[in-house]
Amino acid sequence: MTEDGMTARIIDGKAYAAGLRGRIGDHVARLQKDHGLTPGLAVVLVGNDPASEVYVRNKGIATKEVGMNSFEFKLPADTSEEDLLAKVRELNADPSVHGILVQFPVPDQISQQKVIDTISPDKDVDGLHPVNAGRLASGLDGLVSCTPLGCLMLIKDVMADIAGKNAVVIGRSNLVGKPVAQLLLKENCTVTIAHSRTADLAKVAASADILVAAVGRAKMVKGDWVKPGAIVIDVGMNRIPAPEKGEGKTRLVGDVDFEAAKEVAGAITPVPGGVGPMTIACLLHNTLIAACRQAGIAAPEGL
Ligand SMILES: Nc1nc2c(c(=O)[nH]1)N[C@@H](CN(C=O)c1ccc(C(=O)N[C@@H](CCC(=O)O)C(=O)O)cc1)CN2
Ligand SMILES: [Mg+2]
Repeated sequence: MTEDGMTARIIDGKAYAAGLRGRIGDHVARLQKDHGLTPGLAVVLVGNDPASEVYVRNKGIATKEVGMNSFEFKLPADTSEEDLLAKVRELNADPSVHGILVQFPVPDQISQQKVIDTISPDKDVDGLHPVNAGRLASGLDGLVSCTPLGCLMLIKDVMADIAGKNAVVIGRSNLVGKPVAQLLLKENCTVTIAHSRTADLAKVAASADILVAAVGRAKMVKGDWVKPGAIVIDVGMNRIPAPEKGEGKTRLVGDVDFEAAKEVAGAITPVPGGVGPMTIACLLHNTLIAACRQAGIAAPEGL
């Protein structure tokens, strides 16, 4: 609850992402004017998963909107691992490509980890390569994965200085949980990483000034798991049946019971419209940073 006893501030990730894309667009225009450099992002989609097709299309549109070059590659669902890795190596060597992203999930015959390992760490705008994970853990400049970076930006928009706060991250994936925890540690939070084997998870969660839920289980975090006034960041994107919308229809919910938690939290992200839109904006952010570094130009800070 906010100080005046009202329900939580609803953190508008869609609006924040739009503002961030605007600032990125300004930097891209300046890069072109001052250095003749146009950042380029290559996105590779294997197969025709409908959700992935939408995300890839949206990435292409957003990339062009900020003035970057977008290179899209659609490979058939039966593409071999070696052929995909060969495509990645070709993009690693292409100087007009500053960022590379292979859309996940990839078909079963392809190892996601091998794909991640093959992308040049300097072009790894998803921030998933072990070198970038290591750089983050070591406090070195690297590329930070997009969803965690988006979470941190939203948290810092609510509270600029979070040093000394108790942060609890529920979930320990390489994609979200671990990098979010590292980012919060870098901001001098006291960080707990909780997970499915954590004893008395509800009590641990209720100790958090900042609670990040990234478990992938619909509405798992209940209202009484939230400390009054806490910042709650919901990374979950779970499709559940929605018979009220018609037979066979679904709706998207997070890992947090939003209706209950918003009565207790100080600020909370909705699903949809919270963390999700930040992912693509942060991808553009990372492509801009990667392009500057590859060209030996000072990368913008604190966008
Ligand atoms: N290589 C990657 N693959 C995937 C990633 C990723 O970051 N890198 N993330 C997801 C998919 N994704 C981007 O690729 C993505 C997912 C969701 C959203 C988003 O804006 N969600 C909306 C709701 C959308 C809906 O209604 O279905 C929201 O939360 O408001 C953006 C990007 C998996 N693959
Ligand atoms: Mg969201």
